Amino acid sequence: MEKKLPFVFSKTKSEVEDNTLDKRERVVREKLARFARIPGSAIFALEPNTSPAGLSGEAARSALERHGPNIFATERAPQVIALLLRALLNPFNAILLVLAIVNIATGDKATFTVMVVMVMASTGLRFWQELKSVSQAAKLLNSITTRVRVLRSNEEVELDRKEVVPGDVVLLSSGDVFPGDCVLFSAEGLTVAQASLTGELMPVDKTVQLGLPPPEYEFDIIDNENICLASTSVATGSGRAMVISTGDETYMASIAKDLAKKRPPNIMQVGVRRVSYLLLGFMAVMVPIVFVIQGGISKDWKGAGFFAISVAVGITPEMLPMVVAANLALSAVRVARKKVIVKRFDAIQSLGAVSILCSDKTGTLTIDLVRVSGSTTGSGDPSDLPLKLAYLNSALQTGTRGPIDRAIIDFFKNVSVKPAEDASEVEDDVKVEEWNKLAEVPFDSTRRLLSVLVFRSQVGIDEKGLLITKGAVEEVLERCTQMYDHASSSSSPSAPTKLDDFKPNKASPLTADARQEILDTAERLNGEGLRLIAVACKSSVALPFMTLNTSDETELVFIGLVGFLDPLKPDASEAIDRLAKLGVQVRILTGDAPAVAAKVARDLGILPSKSSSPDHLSIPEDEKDLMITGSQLAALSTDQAAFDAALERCIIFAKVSPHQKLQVVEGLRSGGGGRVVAFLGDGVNDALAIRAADVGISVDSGTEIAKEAADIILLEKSLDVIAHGVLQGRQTFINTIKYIKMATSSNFGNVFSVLIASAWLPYQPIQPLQLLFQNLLYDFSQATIPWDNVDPEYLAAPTTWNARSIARFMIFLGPTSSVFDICTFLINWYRFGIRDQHSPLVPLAQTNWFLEGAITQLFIIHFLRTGKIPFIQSRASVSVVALTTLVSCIVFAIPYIPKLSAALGMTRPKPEFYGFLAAMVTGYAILVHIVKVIYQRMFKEWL
Ligand SMILES: Nc1ncnc2c1ncn2[C@@H]1O[C@H](COP(=O)(O)OP(=O)(O)OP(=O)(O)O)[C@@H](O)[C@H]1O
Ligand SMILES: [Mg+2]
Repeated sequence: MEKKLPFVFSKTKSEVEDNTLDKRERVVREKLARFARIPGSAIFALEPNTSPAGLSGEAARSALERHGPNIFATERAPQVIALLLRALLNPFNAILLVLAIVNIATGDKATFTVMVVMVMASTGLRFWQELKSVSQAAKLLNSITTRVRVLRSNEEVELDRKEVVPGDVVLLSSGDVFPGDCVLFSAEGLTVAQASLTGELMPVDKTVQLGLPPPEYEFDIIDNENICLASTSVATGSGRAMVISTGDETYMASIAKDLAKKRPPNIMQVGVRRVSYLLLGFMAVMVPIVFVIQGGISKDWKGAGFFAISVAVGITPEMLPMVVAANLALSAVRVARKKVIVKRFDAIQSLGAVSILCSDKTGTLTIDLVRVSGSTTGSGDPSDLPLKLAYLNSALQTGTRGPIDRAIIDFFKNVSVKPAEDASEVEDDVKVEEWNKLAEVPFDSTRRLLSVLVFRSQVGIDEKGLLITKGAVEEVLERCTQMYDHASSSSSPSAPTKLDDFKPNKASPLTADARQEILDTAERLNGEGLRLIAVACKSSVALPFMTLNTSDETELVFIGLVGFLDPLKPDASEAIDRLAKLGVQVRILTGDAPAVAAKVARDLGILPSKSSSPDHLSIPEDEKDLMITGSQLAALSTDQAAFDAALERCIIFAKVSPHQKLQVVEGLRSGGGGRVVAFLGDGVNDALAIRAADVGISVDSGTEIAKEAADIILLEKSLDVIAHGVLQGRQTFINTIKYIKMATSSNFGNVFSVLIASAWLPYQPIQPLQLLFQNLLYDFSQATIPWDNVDPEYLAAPTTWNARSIARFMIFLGPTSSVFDICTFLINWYRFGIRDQHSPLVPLAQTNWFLEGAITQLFIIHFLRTGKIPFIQSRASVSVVALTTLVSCIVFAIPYIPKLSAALGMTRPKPEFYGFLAAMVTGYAILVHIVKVIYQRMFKEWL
């Protein structure tokens, strides 16, 4: 493709490029460009020890030593030192360190020490949590393997991607992911999907470079003929390629940073960001007010500055990143027990928010074992001819072996091991080794056809070739003009037809009536739950000059139908029931015929079952409303409103193309405001939709491309584990929200109290250091929230982020705690008579508020974590109870630890204060409960 003007690539341009391109990326480009400029046959001359027969074991071993395992930077667990830095470098620590330095500069060693210890403690906690979650993540990710077919010493072996080295020859068929940057030396109908790198959905053609390119040829890394990049995948066709580079030497690794940026943020990230903005907004308003009031009253502007800064720190939930990460890691480990691997940790929370689960049919709703059930003529009479021809087609094609091809081949294998009479007949008859494949047009899910052009050497059916096409019934029928005359080729149509007797030109024109009869037969068999393919032929096809292509699939002779049993998974209907109870609707998006999809949906309880029409001859009217086919959907594409309405209404989407699966997922996502959609699929044709969904799910046995696109991989195919994952996702989500609501509301309450105190009290109500310390203790006490129990009612429906709900909670519950802060101020003022900036009792006032604030905050964790009565109706997990108790003990002990209490500027409280404290905590419990009841009445929610 010549897109560039010849005079543009002068020296100046490459200089500009040199400066703008990352150096690593440039090296990668140059290396690939060398291979792009030479014919496919010459590539092996460029690398030592390589040949079209693949590397020898020895050469592969030494290459592995030299280049290391084929792992991309994005998958490598971050190093311990990077994690430590990440834990250390955050605004909370930065502020503390700045304050510490100011303190040591003014000679306050004690405060300095306390601050440094606080930095170390919070960094240590974060680091430990992250280290744990990261190493768990790495372990889980390692359990997913990407299989690659490679030639080693001319023998085909299946390797894990990590073992592939430069120089390896990879064998490609549709669905395969390129394990590294590769150069093609053989290709047939090869198209490559590059969406993982470029976002471009349409696959591009790739071929082998035959001659030398023109001298002005300029290499374009994305847009070229013969270079295929790591992480892109084969959409259709087959081929062979030599690996040029692997791991961090690939193009993908060189642009990994940009790729990470490209990915749109998911609801989880958006939610955390919104909460952060909300808090920043509060901070921007509160902090200047506190500063001005404090400074104005005390005239101590430096003290007011410190104080305002500590208030700012107080209002940020600095443990949020850690709690989110720990929550996610924990849930990933929990679902892994059910053999669910979460590739992107935050996908598990999104899973909790899913309200629509789109699924393809075969292998996900049905068991992964499609079996041949029979073979008939167009009118439904048994005949094994269609099956025999389908077998030749399946056995000789070189693309991916999908379930249909596997079923056909297995059928013949199984028949030939069992010594039945018909078996020997079949074995005698279809001798695949006597047939040569001349060319093929690979299967693709939009065309829904697969053709091979074959030739039999000994007994000639024809000196030229026989084109055998198999595919979806309507698609095959559209291309047929004639119909095979079964009756004339043997005495009875049900008797086995010898392939030798098969004369493709014994055919009569395909009349409109005959066509209708075939469609009726197909619909009847579909209604019985059989998957169908149709088989057709064309004789005397000359081997085309270049390759066979889709325009050769015309004027075919219709032969018959092959039916397949595709039984439902035994647990599928229960799992769908369970999902429905959780508020998750399952919809089917399949390339298969509507009648089969309807039957499956009925049996699974997705559609109401129609016992009134036992023969299932046609789809009842009321079901038609819930179903749509790909062509009907395409007809609506000009009318957006009707299209959207169809998406909302329909539960079954039949005969949809891969691109339509994507369209449906995108449409469902954008409709119904913030709805979260998951897609479950395993095929090449599902990859686009998997990538586009909020949560893409695939299965370990699925095609590599589908696994690559997915966020979650099921090691065991079962819908039930998805239901389990949904629950787990919700639990994680509720615990995160719990933390955020607790942290924001109590911080807000604190700031609110500080504002009142500033306007009233002539002294600082609490010292900056005390406020920070209190904040740190509170954060510690919440570290086990990810392990907390969740009341079952919060798990019943999809849950999603709502910044408004968080703001409302904070505004209602924050000031509630301020009531008792004010009580403490009153006690200090009236009971202990502390009314003056220079009173020696100011530290006592501050200690009192420190104690009251810390204890009520700890206590309130138990009240806020549930909408019910704590301890009685809903109990926190042991870890939460233990930690809050422990931190309470620490709080009470602080005034009695001489060094610490001096460093924090505290004194021992008067014994009678404990009496006041007990009364306040009791009062607080009652008040919060009342607020809780009112709040839940008003807003119909709690967490
Ligand atoms: N290997 C094949 N050869 C010929 N025709 C095929 C082949 N595989 C599938 N088909 C036809 O194409 C149709 C669509 O199949 P495809 O695999 O694209 O759909 P799908 O959405 O993955 O289906 P499912 O929901 O059952 O998994 C099938 O119903 C069948 O008629
Ligand atoms: Mg499929």
